[in-house]
Amino acid sequence: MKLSFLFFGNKPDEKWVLARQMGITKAIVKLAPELTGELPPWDFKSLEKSVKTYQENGFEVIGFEGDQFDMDRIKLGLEGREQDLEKYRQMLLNMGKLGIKLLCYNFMATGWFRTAKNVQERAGALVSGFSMKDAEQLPLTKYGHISAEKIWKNYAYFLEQVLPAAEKAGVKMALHPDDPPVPILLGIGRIFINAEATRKALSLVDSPSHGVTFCQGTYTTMGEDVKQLITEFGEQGKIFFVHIRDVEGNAEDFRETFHDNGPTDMVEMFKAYKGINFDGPVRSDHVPTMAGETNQQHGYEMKGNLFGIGYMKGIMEALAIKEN
Ligand SMILES: O=C(O)C(=O)C[C@H](O)[C@H](O)CO
Repeated sequence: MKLSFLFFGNKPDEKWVLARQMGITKAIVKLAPELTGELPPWDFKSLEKSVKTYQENGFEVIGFEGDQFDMDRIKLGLEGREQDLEKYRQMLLNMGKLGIKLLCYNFMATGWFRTAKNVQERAGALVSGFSMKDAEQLPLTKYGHISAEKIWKNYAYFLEQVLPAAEKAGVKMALHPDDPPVPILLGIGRIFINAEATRKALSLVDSPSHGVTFCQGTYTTMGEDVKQLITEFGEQGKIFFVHIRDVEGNAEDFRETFHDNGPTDMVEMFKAYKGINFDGPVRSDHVPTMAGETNQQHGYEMKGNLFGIGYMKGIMEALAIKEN
């Protein structure tokens, strides 16, 4: 397994130092313009500059995660999507040129979404939560109602348009499921809400560049048999990236937990990754905000990561899972 860390933007800060101090050298990055103040990575120079900054600070950029520029027109099938798809293909080719082989993407029009950001976990640590009842009280987005059928069509078109470029660039595109996995949110259909939908996505195109981000927490929220899915997708060689976190509850009503304080038997999950000889990147996903932290970037404060990553490293060592 490759232990990695998700960085937002391209400016070195304390998180970069702490990641290195934990022994992490593989960076997954989000380089959207609102984070960097620069052009998105469809611009080669801008990407090259960011990669160099990471190198100078001891990191190899091995992947991207999240929307690197506004993806609404692509996801919602709006006027202008052809220009955006062209930029997306350019971004893939740039990644290939710089040896960045992983792209964790999602097809959530409303992004990963929570109705609460300060739910109490152990000893007052703060986690995020979701309640469908609360979400139903919220206004629609400016796009109004859009059906899940329409999103499926847009997704199929997206794959057809970008996968050839991903193959050419040698980039693995790893689909992140919808978090929360509910069929509709703020009036817009959500499609990757259970394992069946992931199977359908995988069946749309047969390509070595088409696979999944196995976001354990989201599959747990779905109520799926997570261990069985690791084996099923893993044996097909379709797990390109793994996210580790845990949740209490179900898709309509849940809250996050510390890595060691949820219903999942993490040791069993790591045994399953070992069983499929998973040697790709893994990262600690959302973590609780701990004492002394601001909760400004909920899920991504640092003390919870120090705990979560240490916890993951301990399991890996106990199971003799090699870091590569
Ligand atoms: O919602 C989840 O489970 C995620 O891991 C989503 C990530 O937080 C998102 O990609 C970060 O930009």
